[in-house]
Amino acid sequence: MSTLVQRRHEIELPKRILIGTDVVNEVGNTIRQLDLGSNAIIITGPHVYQKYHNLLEESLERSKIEYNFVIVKSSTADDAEHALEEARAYKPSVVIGFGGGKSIDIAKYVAFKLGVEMVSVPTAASHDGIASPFASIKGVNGPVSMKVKPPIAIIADTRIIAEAPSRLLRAGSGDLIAKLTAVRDWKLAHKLKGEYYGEYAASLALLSARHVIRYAITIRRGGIEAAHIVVEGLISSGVAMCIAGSTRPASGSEHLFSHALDMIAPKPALHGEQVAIGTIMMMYLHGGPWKRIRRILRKIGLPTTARELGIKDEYIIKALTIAHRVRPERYTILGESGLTWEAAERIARITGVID
Ligand SMILES: NC(=O)C1=CN([C@@H]2O[C@H](COP(=O)(O)OP(=O)(O)OC[C@H]3O[C@@H](n4cnc5c(N)ncnc54)[C@H](OP(=O)(O)O)[C@@H]3O)[C@@H](O)[C@H]2O)C=CC1
Ligand SMILES: O=C(CO)COP(=O)(O)O
Ligand SMILES: [Zn+2]
Repeated sequence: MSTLVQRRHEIELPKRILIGTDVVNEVGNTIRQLDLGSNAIIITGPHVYQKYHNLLEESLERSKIEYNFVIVKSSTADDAEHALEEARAYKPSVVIGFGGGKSIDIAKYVAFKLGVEMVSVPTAASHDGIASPFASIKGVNGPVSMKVKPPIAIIADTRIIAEAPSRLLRAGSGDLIAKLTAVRDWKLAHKLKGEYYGEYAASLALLSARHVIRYAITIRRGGIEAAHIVVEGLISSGVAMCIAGSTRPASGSEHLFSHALDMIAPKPALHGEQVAIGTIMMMYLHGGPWKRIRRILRKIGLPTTARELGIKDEYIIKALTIAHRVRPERYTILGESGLTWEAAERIARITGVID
């Protein structure tokens, strides 16, 4: 596959990555070693704050770093602005994202706006924003993947991640399996629209999907080893986004479907669960091995039906029909005019997503 290489291509990557049990204790000295100042803002969510704020506080206090928490409940544009204003008042020298994808996205956004570095401390292996240079902020017309900076450091404590609800780790595997259709969509956009396609970034994203497929049984069992495996895959996919300079290797039609569900379903499921189900249906459209994808998701313990996802059939069909409009500039297998209601219903039925 040829690539268009004439554009200027700048790649920024994280500087330090620590993965292991109890590495949360090293947040303070990492900030010191990287010379990131002594005044931190920690962006986190209410559950994570309650469970783990002590651990982070102890690490920062040991390194004599002052800190303040900003608690966020979602990653909408409004929440991002509020967090930014709250953070700005403390004049931080560094921003720490401590939690799931939502907290890390807002932390990246706040750090970028304030012109300081961001340290990513994931408490769940549920998404591949852990290392990516993008902040996914939800606007009224759907999510916007804002190009920001990659985290300067990633500190992934596998003991915390293994203790998180098992659903989150499985969702992270779902976000990686989604690369199987994301890369197909990217290739298609290259062929039909002449879009830049980066073979290396695509291969790296696919490698992260193959990595979790290989360890499906271990991931289903959970525990520290499983957390380590999924975190490495998520970081690798984040690096693929750094190399591509876009979320293209990581996000295709299956993500558009999930974003559409987030916009219309009263109670959406986890990002990784939704994109995984999207991968089954989009793989069917691509004429690829969708039954194999479904088998792998079951093996990992991920939902493969609307019922298991906790979402009514009609929202699945509706999301399929509007997905192509979520990010119209992103060409995928859904094409420019998308799916009719009848076609969407048929695809969801054939793939067993709805009865
Ligand atoms: N920027 C990027 O490149 C990417 C961004 N994303 C974005 O990430 C988001 C999805 O992230 P996801 O993590 O699934 O969702 P959330 O950040 O909403 O986290 C899901 C839930 O898990 C909780 N949680 C996290 N860690 C723990 C823990 N250790 N113990 C108990 N509960 C925990 C959170 O608690 P709390 O309420 O405390 O937060 C929250 O309630 C989406 O918005 C998606 O768009 C996804 C992929 C890439
Ligand atoms: O979820 C992502 C990659 O896994 C980010 O992609 P989006 O560009 O679709 O927000
Ligand atoms: Zn994703």
